[in-house]
Amino acid sequence: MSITVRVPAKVNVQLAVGPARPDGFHDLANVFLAVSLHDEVTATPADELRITCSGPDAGQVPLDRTNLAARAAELLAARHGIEPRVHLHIAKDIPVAGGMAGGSADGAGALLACDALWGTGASRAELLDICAELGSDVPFSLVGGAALGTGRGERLTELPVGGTFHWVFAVADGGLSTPAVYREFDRITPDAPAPAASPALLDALRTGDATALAGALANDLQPAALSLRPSLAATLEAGTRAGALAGLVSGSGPTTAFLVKDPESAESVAAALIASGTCRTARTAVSPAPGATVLTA
Ligand SMILES: C[C@](O)(CO)[C@H](O)COP(=O)(O)OP(=O)(O)OC[C@H]1O[C@@H](n2ccc(N)nc2=O)[C@H](O)[C@@H]1O
Ligand SMILES: Nc1ncnc2c1ncn2[C@@H]1O[C@H](COP(=O)(O)OP(=O)(O)OP(=O)(O)O)[C@@H](O)[C@H]1O
Repeated sequence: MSITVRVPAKVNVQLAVGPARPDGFHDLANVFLAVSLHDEVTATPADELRITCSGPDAGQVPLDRTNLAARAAELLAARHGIEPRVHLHIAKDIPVAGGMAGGSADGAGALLACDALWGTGASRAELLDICAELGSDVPFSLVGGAALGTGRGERLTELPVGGTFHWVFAVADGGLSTPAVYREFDRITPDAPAPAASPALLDALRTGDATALAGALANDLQPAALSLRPSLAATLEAGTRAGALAGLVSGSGPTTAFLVKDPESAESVAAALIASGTCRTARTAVSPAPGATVLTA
């Protein structure tokens, strides 16, 4: 028997970042939105923990115990006093090291798949607790939809979304290291104020108003990502010139996200981005998308 779980990528429609804390993390007001690019994690009984991965970027994914899917299986097994005897296959469609929480998605997916396969019956609270141990973005991969993340982003309050938003994601060549982007933020932002969610942005989400959301998109990590990867400015310009309502760096980058008004605009902006030569490829998606979901039982 196998269990397959489908997990969405995310875009941060607001990422407000405070100063570095004593533990090295940053307090955030992190408004997550799940988007319809997905990884699928399939758990199958095996003699020992094994990870495989397929998809165009599979070569960049670690297959050892550092993979967040492996860590999720180990943490769940340890809590329940069992051995993590499972083969986890990741069908990867989320850009790797792209600021779209691909590794986090696989962690949340593996956790849900192993819980179903092993019948561990972990409560939602226990699953969220393990997710937070795996990484700051992982709880949101489990929950999906839209949510405000506070603390280091792991403490979630679900948010209402009043419509469908259309996106284009420009995938860059190569990744950016999340810790390096936060370090660059610290270097160029010596007096970061305490982070707070924007009421205008939360209103735009609640009413499903794409134009209002476009005006409120904000990512405090964008100057740091641009400083480390100046070529992203040309991608942002190409997307907005092609008719996007607005563009921003997704999380720690280097993927750039463009909010567009409808599916037709998504297709034309994606084509223009590819033609501009300022990105490796462009993908269209909608939001919100559901969180980690078991597909087969
Ligand atoms: C940029 C975002 O993707 C926005 O959602 C997240 O803040 C990053 O979340 P993540 O990849 O799950 O990050 P973690 O695995 O928890 O932490 C990786 C590293 O990112 C930095 N980090 C992460 C989250 C946070 N609130 N402050 C940080 O400074 C730290 O250097 C940390 O060592
Ligand atoms: N299952 C996984 N899939 C992809 N990368 C993984 C995975 N597990 C661990 N990693 C490691 O994590 C690094 C970051 O990959 P990931 O795709 O999660 O980045 P990201 O989307 O920028 O993350 P975030 O948006 O949460 O900061 C990779 O370079 C890789 O070494």
